[in-house]
Amino acid sequence: MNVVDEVGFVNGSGLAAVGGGRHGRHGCCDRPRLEAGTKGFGRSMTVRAPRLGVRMSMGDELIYIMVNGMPGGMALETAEAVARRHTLVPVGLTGADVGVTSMEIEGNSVELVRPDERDQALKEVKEKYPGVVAIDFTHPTAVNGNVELYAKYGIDSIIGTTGGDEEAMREAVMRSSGVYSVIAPNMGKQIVAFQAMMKSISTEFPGCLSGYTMNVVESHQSTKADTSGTAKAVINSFNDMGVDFPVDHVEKVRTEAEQLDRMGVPMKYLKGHAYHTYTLTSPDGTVTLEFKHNVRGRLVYAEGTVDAAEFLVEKRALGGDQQIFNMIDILRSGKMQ
Ligand SMILES: NC(=O)C1=CN([C@@H]2O[C@H](COP(=O)(O)OP(=O)(O)OC[C@H]3O[C@@H](n4cnc5c(N)ncnc54)[C@H](OP(=O)(O)O)[C@@H]3O)[C@@H](O)[C@H]2O)C=CC1
Ligand SMILES: O=C(O)C1=N[C@H](C(=O)O)C[C@H](O)C1
Repeated sequence: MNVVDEVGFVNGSGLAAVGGGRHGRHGCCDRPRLEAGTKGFGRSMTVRAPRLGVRMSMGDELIYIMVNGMPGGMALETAEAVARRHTLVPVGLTGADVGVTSMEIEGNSVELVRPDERDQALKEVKEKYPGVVAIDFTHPTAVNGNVELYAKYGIDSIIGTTGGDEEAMREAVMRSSGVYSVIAPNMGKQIVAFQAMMKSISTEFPGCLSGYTMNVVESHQSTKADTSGTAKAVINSFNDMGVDFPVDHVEKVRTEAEQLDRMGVPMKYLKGHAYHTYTLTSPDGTVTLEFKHNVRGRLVYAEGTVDAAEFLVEKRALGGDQQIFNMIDILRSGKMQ
């Protein structure tokens, strides 16, 4: 269902991307242009005011969701999931060097806003889309600044971007009372369950792997800037079980040849995969434990992210004191599909 069309936002604005393409590491083409008579968001695009009370809601009703980080892989996949399930806000934050000005998502046009205009754009999004939830799949260098602005304008957020300063994000959210956020390195239900399992073992049996050595190998698309945030979270649990493993000992596989030949990643998923193997060995070498979680593509994270947005809207409506959640909270709530 094209929910944006149904409400009339995009059609109402008359926004239509024409031509264009990507440049830089996203591939190169002409910049898209807006059709004559349309105006850009954050400058003077006309976006019809939402019908208050119609879309902002809990349960089965639709939520306004802004997706930031397009044309990156995670933001694109998530925007598609949002368009299938809720109302995609026709504006999203992008990087400074991105060569497109808008994206078509399931028939909806989304205007991309660069960092120098993000402050004004977020202010306007908050005014025009009450109850909006922002989803962030951007870059480790961008996410903390974005979180500061979400908090400044009272925008609730789902932060999937890894590699930022999580403590600073938490502080930014906590400074604004009444602002809620989910911050988590992994939104995939089954991977979150694995994380929860490891955390729970570490709590119930602290020191159970005392003296064991560990080897961690993770493979992601070559553009990934940081070490897997999921691996870092799982390693914390192993360390609580008595393993002494510094996060900077994680082996990162980022070259496609090695991903194909050594890791067994199918060609189709070289641009989007997350393979993790943790191997633990007893002090005398007689016992080996191996844990593996391999994800191809990004659908599982995108759907989990939308589950998180629904969870957050419910929490906000209840108005509780807890402002920051992780995906284990959402898994526990039963809200993950
Ligand atoms: N929590 C989870 O479940 C998951 C988290 N992730 C995390 O999400 C993040 C994004 O992943 P992925 O999509 O693969 O990465 P990509 O590099 O494909 O996409 C990131 C996008 O963000 C853009 N960007 C850069 N700076 C800004 C900015 N200031 N504001 C808005 N956008 C910006 C980039 O533009 P440009 O290319 O020009 O730099 C790019 O288009 C990573 O941190 C990754 O680890 C990924 C998968 C699952
Ligand atoms: O960049 C990715 O792709 C992923 N990032 C997250 C992480 O760093 O843990 C989640 C998953 O590994 C995919």
